[in-house]
Amino acid sequence: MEANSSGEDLCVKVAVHIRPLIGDEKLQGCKDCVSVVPGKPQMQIGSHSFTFDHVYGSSGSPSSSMYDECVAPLVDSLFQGYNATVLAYGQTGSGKTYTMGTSLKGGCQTGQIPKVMNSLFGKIETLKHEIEFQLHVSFIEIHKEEVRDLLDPISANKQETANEHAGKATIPGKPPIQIRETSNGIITLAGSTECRVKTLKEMADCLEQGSLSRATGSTNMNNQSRFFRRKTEEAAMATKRLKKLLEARQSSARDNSGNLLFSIKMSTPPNYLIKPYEPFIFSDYEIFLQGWLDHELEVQANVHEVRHERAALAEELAVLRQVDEFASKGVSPPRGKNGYSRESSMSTTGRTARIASLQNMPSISSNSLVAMASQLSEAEERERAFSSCGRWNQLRSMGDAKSLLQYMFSSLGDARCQLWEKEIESKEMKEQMKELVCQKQLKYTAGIANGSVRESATLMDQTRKMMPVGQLSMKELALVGQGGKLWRWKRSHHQWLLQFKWKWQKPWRLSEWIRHNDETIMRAKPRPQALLDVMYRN
Ligand SMILES: Nc1ncnc2c1ncn2[C@@H]1O[C@H](COP(=O)(O)OP(=O)(O)OP(=O)(O)O)[C@@H](O)[C@H]1O
Repeated sequence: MEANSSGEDLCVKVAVHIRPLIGDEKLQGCKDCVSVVPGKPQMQIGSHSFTFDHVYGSSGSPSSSMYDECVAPLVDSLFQGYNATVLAYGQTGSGKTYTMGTSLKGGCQTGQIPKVMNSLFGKIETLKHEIEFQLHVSFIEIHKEEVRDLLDPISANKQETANEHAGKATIPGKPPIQIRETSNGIITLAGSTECRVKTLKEMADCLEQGSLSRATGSTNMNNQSRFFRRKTEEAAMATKRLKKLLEARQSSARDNSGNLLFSIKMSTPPNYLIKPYEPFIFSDYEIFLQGWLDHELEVQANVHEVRHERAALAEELAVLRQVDEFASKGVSPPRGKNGYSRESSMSTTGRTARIASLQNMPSISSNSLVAMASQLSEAEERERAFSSCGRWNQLRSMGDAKSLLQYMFSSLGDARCQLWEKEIESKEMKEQMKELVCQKQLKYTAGIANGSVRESATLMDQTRKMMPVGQLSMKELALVGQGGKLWRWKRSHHQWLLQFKWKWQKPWRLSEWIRHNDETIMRAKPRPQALLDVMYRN
C-alpha cells in the first residue's frame, strides 16, 4: 500500500508507458496521436484528457525512472511480508513485453522484471546471514482464453523440436491450467510449474525459457506475421463462439407466446443453477445475444476484408519482386494485358522502397484493422463490465459468461417446454377423466373419487345429481348426444371397449345400444340449452 501526494493510501497505482513509433509505423507515415500535458501525469488524445499516477515516455517522465518510482517500493514491501503485483495491460504491439523485459535477447536488462531480479538477489545477498530465503518462480501465458504453463518442461521440449523442424511457434503442451478459487477466496493456478531458484542466473534462465515458450513471443516471428497471427487467432475464437451460438439458435424454437427457447445442452453445467420453473423474460437476453451476434459477424466480415487485403498486398509484392528480378538480369519485363506495366514503370528506388514497405507493413493503418481493433477493445470493455457486477464477478472470462448465459437459456427453455407439455398433458387427462366419469356415471352412478376430477367443472355443482344412463329416456339421451357427450362416445367407444372391457359386463350390447342412440340423435331436433337440465337433475 502506498501513499499518494494527498496522503491517501492506495492499493493500486496506474502508470502509462507511451512507446515511440516503431520502424514500420514511421515507414507508413503514422503520426503520434498522444501528447503529455507538461508537468502533469496527464495525457491527451484529441480533446480527451486522462490522468494517471504516472506517465512515462514521449514528453512525460523518462522511462528509466519507472522502476524506481513504481516497482522498487513493491520489492521493498516484499521483504516486509506484503504481496505485490505488477500488471502490464494493453493491446497487441503496445509494448508490454518490452516494458516488462520478458523478451530477453542476449540478456537484455532494461525491462522491469530483470531489474526486480537484480534487486531481489541484491537484497537477499545482504540479508542471507540473518534470514533464510526460498524463491520459487512460475511463468504463465493467457492466450486464446486459456492459461498455459511456460515453464512446463514437456511443452518446452516440444517447442524446441517444433521450432527446429517446422518453424512453428504454437505447440500444445500439457492441458491448459485451471484457474481455481480456494475456500478462503484465494485464486490459484492448479498444476502450474513452480521452479525453485537459488541464483540470479537460474532465475534468468527460467525467464528466458518461458519467453521462448510463449505462443505469441516476438522472438518467434516478425511483427507482421505476429500481428496477423494474433488477429487470425482472435478471428478463430470469434468463429468458434459464433458457431456455438448459431448451433444454439438452430436448435432453438419459439414457443407459442413468441419467446425464444434454447434447447442447447451442456455436458457439464456450471455451478449456477436456476430453479426449473422460475419465471424468466427472454426478450432482454435475446436483444443482448442478438447484439453480440451482430458484433461477432461484423468482426468476421472485417477479418475477411483484412485477409483479402493481405492477399492483394502479397500479390503486389510477388509482382514487384519478379519485376526486380527481370531488372537485375537486364531483361525488360513483359508488358500488356498480363504484363507488369504499372510495376515496371516505377523507378528502381521507388520499387525498392515499395518492396521494403510491403515486406514490413503490418497493415496497422488499414481502416478495417483499426475498426477491428476498436471492436475488440469494445469486447474487452464488455468483459470488464461483466466482471464488475454482482454474480458475474464469479466468472473468470467472457467465455464463462457466455456459457452461463447459454446454460441459462437452455435450462429455462427446457423448463418452459416441460411446463408447456405438462399443461397439455394435464388438459388431456382432465378431458379423458371427464369423459370417463360421464361414461361411468351414465352407466352406473357418480363414484370416481379423484381430486382433479372432483374439481372439474362437470362435478363442481354439488346441488346437481348425476343420473345413471339407464334412467334417461331415449329423448333425453338424444339431447345429451346433441350437447356433445354422445358423439364423443361414438368416436372413442371402440377404444374404450378394448381398454375398459373388463369393466363392462356386455360390451357387445353397449355397441348396439350406442348405434341405436346414434340413430335416435340423427332424428332428434337440436336443443342444446336443455343439455344441463337433462344431465343434472335438481
Ligand atoms: N518504449 C519502447 N521503446 C522502443 N520500442 C518499443 C517500446 N515499447 C515497445 N517497443 C517496440 O514495439 C514493438 C511491440 O512491442 P511489444 O512486443 O513489447 O508489444 P506487446 O504489447 O508485448 O505485444 P503483444 O501483446 O502482441 O505481445 C516491439 O518491436 C518493441 O521493440
